Amino acid sequence: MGGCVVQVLILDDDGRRANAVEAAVRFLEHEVVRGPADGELAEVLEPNRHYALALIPSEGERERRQAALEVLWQQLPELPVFLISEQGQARGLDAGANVLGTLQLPLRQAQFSAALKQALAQNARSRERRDRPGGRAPRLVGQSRPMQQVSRMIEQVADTEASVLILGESGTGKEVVAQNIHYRSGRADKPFVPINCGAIPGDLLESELFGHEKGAFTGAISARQGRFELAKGGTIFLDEIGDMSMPMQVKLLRVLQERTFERVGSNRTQEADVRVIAATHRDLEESIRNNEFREDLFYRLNVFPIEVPPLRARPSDIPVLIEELVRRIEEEGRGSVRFSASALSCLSQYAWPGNVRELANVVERLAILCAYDAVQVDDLPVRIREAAGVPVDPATAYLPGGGKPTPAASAAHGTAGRDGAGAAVAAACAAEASLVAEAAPAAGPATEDPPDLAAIPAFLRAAEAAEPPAGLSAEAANGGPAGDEAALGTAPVTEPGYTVTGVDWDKGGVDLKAALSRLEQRLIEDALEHADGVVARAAKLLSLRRTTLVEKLRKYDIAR
Ligand SMILES: Nc1ncnc2c1ncn2[C@@H]1O[C@H](COP(=O)(O)OP(=O)(O)OP(=O)(O)O)[C@@H](O)[C@H]1O
Repeated sequence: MGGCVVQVLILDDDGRRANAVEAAVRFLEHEVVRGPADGELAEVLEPNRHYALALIPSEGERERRQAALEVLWQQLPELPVFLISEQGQARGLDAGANVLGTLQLPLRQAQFSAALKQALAQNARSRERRDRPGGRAPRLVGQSRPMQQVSRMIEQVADTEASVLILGESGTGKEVVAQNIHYRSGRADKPFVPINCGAIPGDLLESELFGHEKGAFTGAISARQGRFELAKGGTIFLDEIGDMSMPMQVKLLRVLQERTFERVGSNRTQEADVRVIAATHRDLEESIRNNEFREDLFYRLNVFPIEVPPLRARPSDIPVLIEELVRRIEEEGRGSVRFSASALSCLSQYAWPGNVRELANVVERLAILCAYDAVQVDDLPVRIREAAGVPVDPATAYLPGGGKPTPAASAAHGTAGRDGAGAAVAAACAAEASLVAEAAPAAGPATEDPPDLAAIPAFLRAAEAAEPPAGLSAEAANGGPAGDEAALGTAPVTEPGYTVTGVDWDKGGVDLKAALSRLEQRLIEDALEHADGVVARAAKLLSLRRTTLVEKLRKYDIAR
């Protein structure tokens, strides 16, 4: 992580496992603080110490682990937590603490580095929220007429107590607008507490919002504050309000009407001194017609609606947004990148269905592929070049949406990467491949050994290895159907829209469960990639409900 030494909290009562995890963390030259995985943890935590993340086993006695998570939630509510598991994905969802995902043991370098990166980014955001003195808003970039209108509305509504409903497609910047309202209001020195109502299972949402008393339900081993309490005096941001279940809508409406609430399992009424800002990408009026959203709640929230326009309606904002996104990458010490005028012009012609989030993903990727270099048109994802009518050279059209050939494909096609960028491309491809490999549920060695390719269906292999395995052509390694069939001699299963190729049965067969799980994971990653990180679109591509996909993302620890 670029020489940055951080403190990692390892909470585990199993000495052997804790030693192994500690060794892996120390190998990466980070510091370790050990502690118990139960309520005793309260004695160990030092409030002024800056931990980067906590690791806690998902196996073992659930109640003890839950007690440790409760302590973390009470004392360090923003500390990112990863569960560590020896037996595949953690089952069940632990309430409390800031659990970002599960890491498989043995802990591998790429897997841990990815988790640490996620944790550090979250810590930076938390720090930014905390350090913002008396209402310094996060930057809302955009000089287009529609964004000027949004900025005016923010100014008008900020210093009132009115509920605000922010409407707009996914990734347009609704949360940024909500933060701007909060940090320009008289509540700016009190918390801004976001909650994604669509991502939290219905039965947990009530306790997330209003808190619970000890023993209110199985697993509630201690009392806990909800987001309404945490936001006291400040603002609660109810994101994806359109995904809230009808019974929960009734409860929320009551709180908004009476301005009071009770923790689950308590009859002590508390005042809800909280400003409410809600957001949705849904057409709530249509949801009302479909009996999916309560009209009375809609009117209660929709006191002051703000519509954030999609990026395609304001292409003139693209250059300033890119500037802002690069500034963030630089500030987080993740490198830098520049854009040629022709690349900027090309980017401005694309429709950006995933809006600013999609733009941010593209900028992030280019900052790796063209690190400290100037992005040219040829570096842009194929879909963007095509949208601008730029002829696409097949040699630069390999990676889905990436626009850069893998080293293996480069070799196969005799194309050399540009000077300097070749190494960055190789590094990015290797990182991508190792991350995918790390996420595989099969237990593997702690070192960076290549995965056992024979155990993985050929369909999945392209992402597992940057170099084609012995006996497979580059085309086969990159998923070319002819190569697969030639190499494996097994008939592919072909359905309209997809093909799954076979297994080399002579090499000991396949672990069906692991392969299916891997296949599911890979399809989700591909769909997300194709949908530019827009979960709702990826869910549609996979014929899943959005909430189901959100749960699977959490299960497989796939970053959006
Ligand atoms: N005008 C803007 N200025 C600066 N950054 C922006 C702007 N709009 C969006 N972003 C950035 O784009 C990303 C997505 O924005 P945000 O999360 O606010 O979108 P959203 O509309 O709330 O998405 P969703 O509906 O999926 O929750 C964030 O990284 C955000 O900082």
